[in-house]
Amino acid sequence: MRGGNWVGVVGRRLRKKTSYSSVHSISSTPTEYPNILGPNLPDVWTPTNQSHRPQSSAIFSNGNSARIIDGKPIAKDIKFRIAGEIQRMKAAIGKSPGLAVVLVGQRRDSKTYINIKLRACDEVGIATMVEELPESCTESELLDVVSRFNEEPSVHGIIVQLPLPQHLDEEKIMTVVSPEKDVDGFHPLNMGNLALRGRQPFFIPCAPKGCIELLLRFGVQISGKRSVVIGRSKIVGLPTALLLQRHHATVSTVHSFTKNPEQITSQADIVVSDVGIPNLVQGNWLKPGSVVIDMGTNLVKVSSQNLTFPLAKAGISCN
Ligand SMILES: NC(=O)C1=CN([C@@H]2O[C@H](COP(=O)(O)OP(=O)(O)OC[C@H]3O[C@@H](n4cnc5c(N)ncnc54)[C@H](OP(=O)(O)O)[C@@H]3O)[C@@H](O)[C@H]2O)C=CC1
Ligand SMILES: Nc1nc(=O)c2c([nH]1)NC[C@@H]1CN(c3ccc(C(=O)N[C@@H](CCC(=O)O)C(=O)O)cc3)C=[N+]21
Repeated sequence: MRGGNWVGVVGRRLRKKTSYSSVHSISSTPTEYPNILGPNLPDVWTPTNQSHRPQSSAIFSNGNSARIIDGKPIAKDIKFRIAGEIQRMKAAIGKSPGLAVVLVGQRRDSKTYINIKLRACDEVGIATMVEELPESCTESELLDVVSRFNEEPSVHGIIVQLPLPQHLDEEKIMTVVSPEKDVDGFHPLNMGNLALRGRQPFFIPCAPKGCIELLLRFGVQISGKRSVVIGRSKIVGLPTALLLQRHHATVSTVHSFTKNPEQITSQADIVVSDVGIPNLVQGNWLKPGSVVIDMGTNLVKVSSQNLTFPLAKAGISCN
């Protein structure tokens, strides 16, 4: 079982068992949804139709309740829309997008993440290629591969899988990926443009973009709300905070040097946990009615019937 990407609206005690609609269909009119956040990032957002928000409820052992958004139907809908756009592109100009992934070394987790991306590309019709380099490769060998993909017209997006081995300068390599092909959004030009009002990055890091998309589709008002992002990495924490700010939230960032994080999070309307520590955020860190998104995943060992097996567990405990 895998956890993470958990979203909930934390409520007070459950009065009686309540059922929430979980109706969602990929055949519903796509134009009813806000645009998938891209370069056309809206500065002002209009709530979507309530009936399209897939929800279920959870009751915790202490009697607290939360409404839970299942992101999977939303992901399905987004893939459905992208597949349709790619089909139209093929029909109109005879071309389809291509993604190149560069993997240095043999990390099992990196291979798993890459396989998830390749499978998603297959599903929607994006061509993929993977360039594998040995752990011992030199910086100039890696830069050559990236430069070749920068020049290759059939490659429209480049991912250099992180983390890289220690002897390679990650920041330098990020700046060599062409900003127009930087689908991770890690190039300083893209990250900088995300941070600057009125500017538009070519790409926004995907997990933060997905987080905002979930909030928008769930009808959560962001503008003017107090939000706390736990974590500040370039992959998730920092771009999430920047995106929330672009949507006019008042944003605080909690990191490993933050004192009294529970006090800060307990004032927030929206809490996004971008840290891979299980159960870091406890129920008493959250104000009733707050919206919580957990993007963290981590492998933990769980004993059950004398078996121990790895489980990806979310970083938020509501007990
Ligand atoms: N759902 C998705 O699509 C994605 C999920 N993830 C997941 O998100 C999690 C974080 O990943 P990533 O950002 O790459 O990890 P990093 O290790 O790069 O960053 C972790 C962040 O958490 C902060 N942090 C660490 N300990 C604490 C603490 N006790 N209290 C508050 N803040 C703390 C760190 O602070 P400091 O800066 O001070 O060190 C840092 O900013 C992981 O579980 C990862 O698997 C990542 C990418 C995509
Ligand atoms: N260049 C680069 N870009 C990255 O975006 C990048 C990276 N390097 N290195 C590693 C981190 C980590 N990361 C995660 C992605 C998904 C989940 C995740 O939780 N995915 C869900 C959904 C999986 C699915 O869609 O099937 C799950 O596993 O349940 C976690 C972590 C990305 N990273």
